[in-house]
Amino acid sequence: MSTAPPPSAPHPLDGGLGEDEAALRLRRDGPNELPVSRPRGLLRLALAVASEPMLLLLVACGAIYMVLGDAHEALMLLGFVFVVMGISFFQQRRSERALDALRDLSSPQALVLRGPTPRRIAARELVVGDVVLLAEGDRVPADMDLLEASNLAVDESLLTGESMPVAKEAAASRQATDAAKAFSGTLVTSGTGRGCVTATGEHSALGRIGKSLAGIAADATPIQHETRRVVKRVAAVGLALAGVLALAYAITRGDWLHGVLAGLTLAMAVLPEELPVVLTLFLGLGAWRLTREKVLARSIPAIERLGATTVLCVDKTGTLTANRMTVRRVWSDEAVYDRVSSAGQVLQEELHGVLEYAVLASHRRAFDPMESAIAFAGQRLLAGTEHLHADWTLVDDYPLSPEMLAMSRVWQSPDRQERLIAAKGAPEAIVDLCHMDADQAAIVAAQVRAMAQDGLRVLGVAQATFDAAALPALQHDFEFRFLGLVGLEDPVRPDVPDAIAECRKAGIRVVMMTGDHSATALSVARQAGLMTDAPPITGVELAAMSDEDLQARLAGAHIFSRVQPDQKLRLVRAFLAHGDVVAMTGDGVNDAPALKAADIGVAMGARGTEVAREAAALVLMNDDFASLVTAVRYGRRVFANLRKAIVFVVAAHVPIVGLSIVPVLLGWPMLLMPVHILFLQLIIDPACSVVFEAQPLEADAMKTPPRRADQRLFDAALLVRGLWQGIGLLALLVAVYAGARLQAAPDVDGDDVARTLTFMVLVLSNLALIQTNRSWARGPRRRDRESDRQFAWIALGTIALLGLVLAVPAVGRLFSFAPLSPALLAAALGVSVLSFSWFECVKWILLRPGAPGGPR
Ligand SMILES: Nc1ncnc2c1ncn2[C@@H]1O[C@H](COP(=O)(O)OP(=O)(O)OP(=O)(O)O)[C@@H](O)[C@H]1O
Ligand SMILES: [Cu+]
Repeated sequence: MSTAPPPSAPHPLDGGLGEDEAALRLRRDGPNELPVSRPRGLLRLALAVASEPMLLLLVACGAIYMVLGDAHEALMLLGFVFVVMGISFFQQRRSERALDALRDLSSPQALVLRGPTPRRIAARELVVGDVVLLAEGDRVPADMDLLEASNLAVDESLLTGESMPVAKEAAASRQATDAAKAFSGTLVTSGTGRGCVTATGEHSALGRIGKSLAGIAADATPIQHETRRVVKRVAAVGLALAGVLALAYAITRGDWLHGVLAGLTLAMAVLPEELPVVLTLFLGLGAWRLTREKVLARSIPAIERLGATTVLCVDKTGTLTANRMTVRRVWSDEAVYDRVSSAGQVLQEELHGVLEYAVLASHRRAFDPMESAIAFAGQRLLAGTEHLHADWTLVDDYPLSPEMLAMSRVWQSPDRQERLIAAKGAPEAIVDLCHMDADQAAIVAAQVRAMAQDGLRVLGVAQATFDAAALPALQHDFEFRFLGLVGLEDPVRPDVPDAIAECRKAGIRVVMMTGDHSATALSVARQAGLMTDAPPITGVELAAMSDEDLQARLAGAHIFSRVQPDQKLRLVRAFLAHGDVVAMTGDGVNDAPALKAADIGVAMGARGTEVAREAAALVLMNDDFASLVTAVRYGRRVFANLRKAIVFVVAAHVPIVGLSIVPVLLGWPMLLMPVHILFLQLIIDPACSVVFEAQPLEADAMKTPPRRADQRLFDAALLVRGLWQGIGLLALLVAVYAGARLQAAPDVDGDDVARTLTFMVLVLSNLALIQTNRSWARGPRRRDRESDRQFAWIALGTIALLGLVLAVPAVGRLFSFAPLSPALLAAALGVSVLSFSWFECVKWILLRPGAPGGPR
């Protein structure tokens, strides 16, 4: 493939390509993406399947049957090999599909001009010649020549290794230098720009060096590590037991082949085959369920940590509030205008200048809702006056920075010599720029407090003129004159108070971290239902605190105001050091480090920057705080259901392991053969875990505090619960087997009848075991359509399979079964009901307050 760039397009100055032309080019040049290497071929899958221990055990058993001359059994086991492979394949495909879907949802976007208004499209659809808008926090989606750049700086470390942002400017001529180009994959750290795409996909600078951006991580989660450890240990113990059993059999009965077979059967019974499967399935399906709630999980480990969240750090604008700003009040020391109380009146003459300069200090094509609101108010309240200046040209601008919360724009009017500078920003910053005396500053501060207490976000507005040719480097070097204040209203989202109340009941602390003024923060906090007993801690106070002081203040603090992004990082670290599990929302470029540091970084899908989304583990696709609480609920549910499934797995294994050992010890004929264990282990049990996955959260689960961060998935409580249920069932089954053998006529197939009866009870009890463990709560189980239906299907399927084995003699022979009389069938049913009562008893006993293995 040639690396020469495709024929370059003329640079359209605006408008960009038409849709038809773009579609044509997309077909010609291919999508704007790098080929991903996915070594997931059949070979790999086959290898993965072939190395599964269950398969090896199967093959070994098959070989022994061959040697024994039982071709039927050998063939049947071979059949099961395909079942195992089929299940593996199906599982892998299912989880990969889920991951692919998540990848698609989190793929990068680009703001492109194809027609009069910018449109957001998937970056993979970009073509050469497209005109793309860039803003702070974007990943540059393709190589492009810059047509326009304003304070644009780009982090090119991905390409060059150089971590300092590089300043960019618009191309002066067609021969663009690197300073007038933006490269695919680099990061816009500040400013805005407009570029014309020159190369996409493999032709881009990024494509040529063959790097690709990290996608969704499918890393193993801590729980998966824990599970692997447990499975390994159990398998080791199982193998040792199997060896001992084989030896015992061989020595006591002098039959080596059957001894090894008994050992292998036990190994199969012990192997917790379904655990890893259950885990992958639960986490993967958990992520999938979350997407239906408009929450995208970019990292699977986040799903399991969500339920343990103890502290939720939220920003204010757009998370707690709707980010729908309107100008509510305009103030100068001569007049006040209030949108509500002055409704219907015209804006007083004294306030015209304030609004005029607020508009001049905003971008013409505003991205920021605050600036849109100011522009809108200007259009409405200044219409027909001489204060709107469509004919002025922008000379330069000074952006907002963490050190100076104000921005200025420098304008040239066609009929004036000197340039006019408009500034707006945090009132403190504007007062500072205006070099006010103390009395004046106090008057302004009092007014700011009054407006902020009404929940308004307050901006100061100032004006300056400038004659000299060269503009100064700092905003401070202008002679600013204070004009007045603008108060913006941003309503609290209607569902936020309920969501926060739910967090409180669930023992989760909600902490607000905002760049806004303390009084505004406090007022919004009150409306949202946050704890407001302690005064906010400001960024300035924070900077003066040592880490120890901070730890001491942390417990009582719920609002942090005027904090800078790096202070958010410090706060997150402080909570983590305190032992909290921290979820944090953020949307700006500067939030990325804190989002990464938090246990669960949360970005907004629509409002957040690309960078924030990349750094986050969760993306709220509808920007809705309430769905974050939903996500926490799902996190708790996944963990709770995993524990239920594990208890079931433990309880289901005890009887099959026991029934593999007991007959050998007592000198009885072997009860369970490999085929019986496979029937349970490979078909019934995995299907059953699907039911647990779909269980709804217990009614009171969001009214109890989060689980401890260090709580293990497998703990003594689970073991106790599972063992009690399992041992009871085992005792019952041994009694059934012994009784049936005693009862049966000592002739031909008395053993087979006993085996049939015992197996039937075992299978039915497995169903009872599920029904019991579906809910561990006091009182009747919550009805839930989805899991009820699934349980019904699986119970029907199981009973049908059982019926097949019992009723069709050819199949029955493979299981060494004999037909059961109606009386015995009824007896089997009766005993199964008995085992169900036992499971329920265990559940009630464990519900006692303080009992080990209680619901949590
Ligand atoms: N476009 C702007 N023009 C002027 N001043 C601004 C602008 N954007 C922000 N500011 C000032 O900077 C302050 C901090 O803004 P910033 O956007 O950093 O807050 P934030 O941390 O995102 O707040 P929140 O927690 O409410 O989302 C604002 O209170 C405001 O005074
Ligand atoms: Cu006027």
